This record gives sequence, structure tokens and C-alpha cells, in this order.
Amino acid sequence: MSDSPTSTTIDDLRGRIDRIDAELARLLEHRALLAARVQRLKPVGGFAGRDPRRERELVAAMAAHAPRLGEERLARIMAAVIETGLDAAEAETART
Ligand SMILES: O=C(O)C(=O)C[C@]1(C(=O)O)C=C[C@@H](O)C=C1
Repeated sequence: MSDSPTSTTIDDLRGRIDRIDAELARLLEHRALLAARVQRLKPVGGFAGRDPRRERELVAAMAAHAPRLGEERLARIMAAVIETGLDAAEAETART
């Protein structure tokens, strides 16, 4: 896939972003499902059982794949991802 100015338009780039966003949504859904399963296996799950060390470790591992974003920005993104996953897990628990 070329990024040359002649072949790349805003529409092309937005199309590529849309495809990545669809993939991200599927991955986030899958991640939330797995994180909900972890909550059910932990002695204390949900927000009460939050594990800051595990969160730091997963962000550090991700940073190796995302040098443009870097660890500090990834930490902000992953805080939102993790909190949203915990929120969905707690809502599911409340329904069942
Ligand atoms: O690994 C865990 O202990 C989890 O509960 C999963 C998870 C996550 O979403 O990755 C969620 C909350 C914790 O603070 C750390 C990680």
C-alpha cells in the first residue's frame, strides 16, 4: 500500500482508518469478553480487584509495538480500555 501524495487521498486514508476501527472494535469486544472471564476467576474481581502492576506490565509490553504513541499515551488509552471492560463486566454481572 503506497502513501505517495499522488495516490493517497483523504477518502483513501479514511477508508483505511474505518477498516482499522472495525478491526479495533472486534478486538476490543473480544478483549472485554476475556477480561470479564478473568474477573470471575479472581478472588476479588471488578474495579475492587484492579491490579495496577499488571496494567503497567501490559502497557510496557504494548509500547514495544507502538513507538509513535509511547508508553505514557498508551497508558491513557489502556486505562480507558480496561475501565470500560470492567464496567461492561460489572453491568453483565448485575443483569445475571
Ligand atoms: O488481569 C487481570 O487481573 C484483570 O482483571 C484484567 C485487566 C485487563 O483488562 O487487562 C483488568 C483489570 C486489572 O486491573 C488488570 C487487567
